[in-house]
Amino acid sequence: MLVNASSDADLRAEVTRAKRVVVKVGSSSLTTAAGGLDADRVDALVDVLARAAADEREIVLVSSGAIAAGLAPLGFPRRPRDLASQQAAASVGQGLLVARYTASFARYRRRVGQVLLTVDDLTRRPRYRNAYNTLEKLLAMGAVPIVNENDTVATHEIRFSDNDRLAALTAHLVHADLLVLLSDVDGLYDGDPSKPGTSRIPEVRGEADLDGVEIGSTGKAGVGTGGMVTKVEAARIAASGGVPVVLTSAAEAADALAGRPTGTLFPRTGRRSADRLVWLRHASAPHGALHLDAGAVEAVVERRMSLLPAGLTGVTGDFAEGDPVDLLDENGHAVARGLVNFDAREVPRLLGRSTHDLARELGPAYQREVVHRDDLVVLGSR
Ligand SMILES: Nc1ncnc2c1ncn2[C@@H]1O[C@H](COP(=O)(O)OP(=O)(O)O)[C@@H](O)[C@H]1O
Ligand SMILES: N[C@@H](CCC(=O)OP(=O)(O)O)C(=O)O
Repeated sequence: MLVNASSDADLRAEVTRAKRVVVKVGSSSLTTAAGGLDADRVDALVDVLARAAADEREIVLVSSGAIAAGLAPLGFPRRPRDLASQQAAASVGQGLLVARYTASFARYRRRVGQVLLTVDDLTRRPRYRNAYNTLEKLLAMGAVPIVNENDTVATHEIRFSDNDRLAALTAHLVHADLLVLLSDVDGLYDGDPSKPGTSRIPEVRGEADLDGVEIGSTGKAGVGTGGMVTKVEAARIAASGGVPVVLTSAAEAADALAGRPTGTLFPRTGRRSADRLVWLRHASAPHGALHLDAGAVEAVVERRMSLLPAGLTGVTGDFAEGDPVDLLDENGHAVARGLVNFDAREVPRLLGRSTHDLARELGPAYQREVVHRDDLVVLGSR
């Protein structure tokens, strides 16, 4: 991360000015101790968000809680471990969750729109544009998009891993000015906040501010996923892509949106980049790898050129055209990630061949780049 030299007041002013805001709320902030949705907590959050929306702000809500909301109705005493049961709970719970938000926002005469996303929606170019258009349209019509992962079809292999990351990627998708992460704890602490002697960190301007900080990977409520680790990672993703982040509790949402000194502020550390490249870097695990010779590494990394078949020495994994793959140097280190234009089974016949020869032998379709430079991020440039 770059060190940000702005004053505290400047940084908070950026929060206050933010027009388009993505707010993410975790399961632990929406459920009762006994399990199930807590209508009062949903209403309290909606009070804050509806007022912000009335104040000319555009709000996109990324809400967890589908699985938690579906547990009690299906008779699960706790979050089940197996995927099918989680998917069933999410299926029942998502409906209840959105019904609750619909009723709660209706108190302010505001509509909500449910948007369920899968990793593919943020990694495949046409689908990315499609998701963007839908969210833009909802915002233009004054509705509050309520985003969640499409848990009923997500499996361990093809999921965002957590909604904190989904929120960071959504913030990039909609070109947000601010990301607010709401949890059951009022910020990042320098150790387990349930232990005495730990204190809240008001600001994280760079990696040095995280030195020695104990960041837990599980929440105390037992309903959320990822604990603080995923929130700090999401804050990194957003801040490095030019979106400042405030991490605080749902109870302090109003203060956070007003730019008051609450929670932990992660000022933006990078410039806004072409958003598609941000998701490519962070959205998902690569589906395979292409092995490059030294000349191809140089062309891709130093000269930012497209990857051509002539520079390929090998292929691993089972991927389809359009999937994200890693580009490996001769030592097997991933130097770039890109969207590949061929299926894995087609690649062996391309290795080391010139596009000219391939086109002559196999037809003009084989003249295309293996990975186009517009679909490529160099991983060293984080
Ligand atoms: N360094 C830390 N600072 C703050 N909270 C931490 C820290 N390490 C672990 N945690 C735990 O992370 C929890 C939040 O994570 P989680 O339950 O997954 O939230 P959510 O459901 O809101 O996404 C907190 O309740 C806290 O117990
Ligand atoms: N998509 C899941 C939530 C996954 C998740 O990351 O939960 P949380 O840690 O509470 O934000 C659901 O709606 O239950």
